[in-house]
Amino acid sequence: MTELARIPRRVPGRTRPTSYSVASRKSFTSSTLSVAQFTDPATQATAQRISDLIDEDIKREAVRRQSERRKEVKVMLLGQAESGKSTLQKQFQLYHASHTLEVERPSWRIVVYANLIKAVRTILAELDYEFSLSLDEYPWTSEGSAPTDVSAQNEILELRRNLLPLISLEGSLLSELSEGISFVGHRRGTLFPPRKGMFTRSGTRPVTDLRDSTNAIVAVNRAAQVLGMTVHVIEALWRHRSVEHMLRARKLRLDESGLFFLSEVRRIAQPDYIPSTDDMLHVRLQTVGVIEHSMKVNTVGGNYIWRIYDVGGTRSQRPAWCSYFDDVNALIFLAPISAFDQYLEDDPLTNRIHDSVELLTSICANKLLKDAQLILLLNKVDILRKKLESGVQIRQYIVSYGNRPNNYSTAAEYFRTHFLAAHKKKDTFQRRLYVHFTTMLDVQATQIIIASVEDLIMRKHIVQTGLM
Ligand SMILES: Nc1nc2c(ncn2[C@@H]2O[C@H](COP(=O)(O)OP(=O)(O)OP(=O)(O)O)[C@@H](O)[C@H]2O)c(=O)[nH]1
Ligand SMILES: [Mg+2]
Repeated sequence: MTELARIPRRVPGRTRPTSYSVASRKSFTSSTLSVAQFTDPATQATAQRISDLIDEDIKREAVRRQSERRKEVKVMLLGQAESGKSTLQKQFQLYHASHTLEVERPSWRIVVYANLIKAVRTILAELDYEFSLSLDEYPWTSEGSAPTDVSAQNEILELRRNLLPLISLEGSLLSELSEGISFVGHRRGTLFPPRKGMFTRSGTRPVTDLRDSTNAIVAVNRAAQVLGMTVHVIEALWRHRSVEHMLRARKLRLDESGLFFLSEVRRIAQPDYIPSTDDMLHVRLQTVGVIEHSMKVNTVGGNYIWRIYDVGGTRSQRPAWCSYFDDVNALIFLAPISAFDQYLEDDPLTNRIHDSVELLTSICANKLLKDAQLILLLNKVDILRKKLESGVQIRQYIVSYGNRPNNYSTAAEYFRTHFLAAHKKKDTFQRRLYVHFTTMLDVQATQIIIASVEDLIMRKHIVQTGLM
């Protein structure tokens, strides 16, 4: 079975009540139990009573459903893979249900360890490639000669030998994260397939499922132990002149999460390590499927249940999104504008900005979503700033950028205009598109944006439901 085939068409527990639906009532009265078809007055009276009871039930059900809808807000987080949807979901959780994040904290260790080991493995693989280049092939730079001499190679060989016990644990951590089934190796992320209990109303957190798994506990404890023994080796690798050269001169880029965890390895390797909020926001765990997270939101007009849908963003998963488009109040679309020099993992010819624009326009044109509010978050602003400061030229990747200055303010305005223009062209429902620049790892700034976005969504929701 393919991954997509396993994605439920609808969220269990979210289907409309069917016992006395209008559709079933119609068929009931017209064919089975039309009161007029009984000639005996006593039977007719009984049939009339039953029919009246059904009518009352239908009315009650409609009122119940309407008041439920008044108190429910459905929000979808959309965007390409690695745009920051799950990170935003955690920020929502932090804002409204920080106690649940507290409970989850220890469970995130497994992902932190897996991300860290993957970063180490990636560095070693890149060094392999580096050392395999002949002198003619080596990209000589103004930085001077490459430290790929025999002594550097021998030092790396020794570090690698010492790191093997740690690297060999990656498989068992990943297997626990994917429940040992259908794990698909992925270059950039840890793959997380849908599992039982993910689609719950209570907003069950996937990693917390692992709390009671003996195998997961064993794998995490083993990783913690080996990490404690190898932390100095990781640091030596990270500081090694060949690695330093590779990152600087060849501008090799590791995952953002990998870089962060490598720089924090000493803290992470402590025996009593518990992930900090920052760590939980930095982890990379690829979502597969659609995950519903529910939280109570106390806002203008009382208490509401917010149902936030976090989706997997790879191309192959996008067709599954539309099963969830019914009754959506708002869409929060994330576009990582730092990705102007990157291409899709599952389509290496498509620039990631181009993909984001196309995806947004197809969502704007979707009739099922015509009543949904649209919010666009131009995300990963921190990385965009760093890239521009280090001299990466936008026009090399996006020709239409032309000769504009390669600085942050010009680039940010260019991307904003670009997305707004695409929306204006395709949104036949003439909705307003609300735009914010975000760095999803910045808690304080993101919480301010969440408050403003919520206010916007709630105001429209109250107006809409007031008219119902
Ligand atoms: N530096 C930086 N990193 C970010 C930002 N937003 C998200 N990230 C990181 O980017 C990586 C991917 O973020 P996710 O939230 O997992 O992305 P996603 O959209 O859920 O991806 P899929 O589940 O594959 O669709 C994670 O390691 C995040 O910590 C940001 O604004 N700045
Ligand atoms: Mg995700």
